[in-house]
Amino acid sequence: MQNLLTASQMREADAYTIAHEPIASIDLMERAAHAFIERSLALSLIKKDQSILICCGAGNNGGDGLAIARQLYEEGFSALHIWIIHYNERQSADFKTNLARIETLPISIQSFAQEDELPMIEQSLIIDAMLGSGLNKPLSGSWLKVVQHLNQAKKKVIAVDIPTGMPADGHLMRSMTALFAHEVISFQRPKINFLFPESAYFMKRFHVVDIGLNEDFIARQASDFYEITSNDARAIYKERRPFSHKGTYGHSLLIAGSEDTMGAALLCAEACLYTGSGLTSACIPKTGLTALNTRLPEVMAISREALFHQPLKQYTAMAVGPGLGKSQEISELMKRLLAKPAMPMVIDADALNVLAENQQLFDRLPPDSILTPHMKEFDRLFGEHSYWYDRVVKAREEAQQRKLIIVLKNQYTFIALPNGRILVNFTGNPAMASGGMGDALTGMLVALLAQGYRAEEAAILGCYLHGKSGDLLAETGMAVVPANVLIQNISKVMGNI
Ligand SMILES: NC(=O)C1=CN([C@@H]2O[C@H](COP(=O)(O)OP(=O)(O)OC[C@H]3O[C@@H](n4cnc5c(N)ncnc54)[C@H](O)[C@@H]3O)[C@@H](O)[C@H]2O)[C@@H](O)CC1
Ligand SMILES: Nc1ncnc2c1ncn2[C@@H]1O[C@H](COP(=O)(O)OP(=O)(O)O)[C@@H](O)[C@H]1O
Ligand SMILES: [K+]
Repeated sequence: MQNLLTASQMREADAYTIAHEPIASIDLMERAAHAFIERSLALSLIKKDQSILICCGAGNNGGDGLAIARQLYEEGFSALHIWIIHYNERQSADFKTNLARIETLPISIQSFAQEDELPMIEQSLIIDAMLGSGLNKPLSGSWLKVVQHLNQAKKKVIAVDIPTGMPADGHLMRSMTALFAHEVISFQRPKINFLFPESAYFMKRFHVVDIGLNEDFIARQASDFYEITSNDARAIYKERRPFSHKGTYGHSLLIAGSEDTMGAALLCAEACLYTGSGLTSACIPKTGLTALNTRLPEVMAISREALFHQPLKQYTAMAVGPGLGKSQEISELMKRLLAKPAMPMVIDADALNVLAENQQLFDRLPPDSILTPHMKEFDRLFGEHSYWYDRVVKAREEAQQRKLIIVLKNQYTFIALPNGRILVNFTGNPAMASGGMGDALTGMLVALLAQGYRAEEAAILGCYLHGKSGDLLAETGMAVVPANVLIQNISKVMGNI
């Protein structure tokens, strides 16, 4: 697990590294510039014969820009042009050093003061090194104008560390102006704001490069956000054991589907199967029986009427919600289920809506139950939110107070834990943005609970595997990954973990 830092913590990490390691601040900047170029080349974002405009401020982000320009020149890039935006009086020491280093080279440099008119942009690519994580207020005045001028040029932009004008943490508002970056190469850790959907107003993609800041110091910083890594998933995952049998891996009960949305129950059950539940039973409407038996012969069916006429304790874990629909009958069913719940639970979709309308049921959820709302379901449960940042903070509060695990789904899914931590899942991609994906996730989570993973482990591993399965399929060239295709891939992803 890697903690994510705020901009001010990152500055402290920078200062600590310089104070405690044999590296000077100017050399750290040199390393950052090198890492920026190395990654840009590896991703084919820049080419030697390309005309490149490097826009620099006069702080350390600008210093990075100058170091990048000089190193590109040394690499044989010949069509480089530099703008120095001199709107702020202060120049950082490392900016000054880099300016002195580049002034002797045959690279054209233009400086702009507040009142200077900005020329047309002829270059095909802009490297944005004007303002970085030092931003302390929204852009205004001349800064706003330069960014608008660059945006209007509609050139491809690669931002150094963060797009100029975009705050690294805190509220992201559409009304803020920043230089829109197609790619961002960020240092050491992603900025927290990259993870919220509102970041799409300011940037398309980000990449993170290691610049060798002191990781021990970073690890000691208190953080609200932790990135789930492949190592975390690997550490949690347990291989199937010798002599194990279906009884070893638990019995999942799914309560899902309605006449019109039986597909949700099928996807959930299929994902449960492929994630390794020893036995899977689906409580579905009678109308869905033929579909279930035809498509998933491994899964057992129970009618809604029979559910409470049998001992629920034969099941190890339960998922309720996918495709249930909204009706009085479903509300009643939820109330009965939660009368004396005795097993780990995943609550999704329509079951979340029942909770939203019957908030007293929250108190009956067993501790560590996993709730898997998407944004709209979340707001129905806990109130409207205008900003994702606030929504995530609310998820943390609710998870802590109610001792639940809240899996707030999105491109970066936020897993809020009862201990107040927010874990962020980085796997997954837009090819997965289609109906049924959440049903698949629910099936995966209940399967992991049934196999004896603790709820926190199930949430981490389930989200990781779900996204990873989608990522590997997207990497094969699939522009769209339907849920049922993703599901078929899960067991392979687990096998290769
Ligand atoms: N670990 C790190 O933190 C490292 C940081 N480096 C670079 O340093 C950058 C941060 O540098 P700085 O702290 O010098 O800050 P910036 O270069 O981002 O900003 C410089 C100046 O802009 C001013 N400013 C902030 N918001 C403004 C606004 N809205 N309008 C007008 N002026 C505004 C600030 O007062 C500051 O003087 C990072 O983004 C990164 O590029 C790298 O050199 C290497 C290591
Ligand atoms: N752009 C994306 N990147 C990564 N994951 C995505 C993306 N779009 C959707 N997903 C994942 O797909 C699932 C969608 O869940 P949900 O909206 O409940 O779907 P449904 O109700 O159709 O089953 C979530 O787990 C989400 O993280
Ligand atoms: K920048």
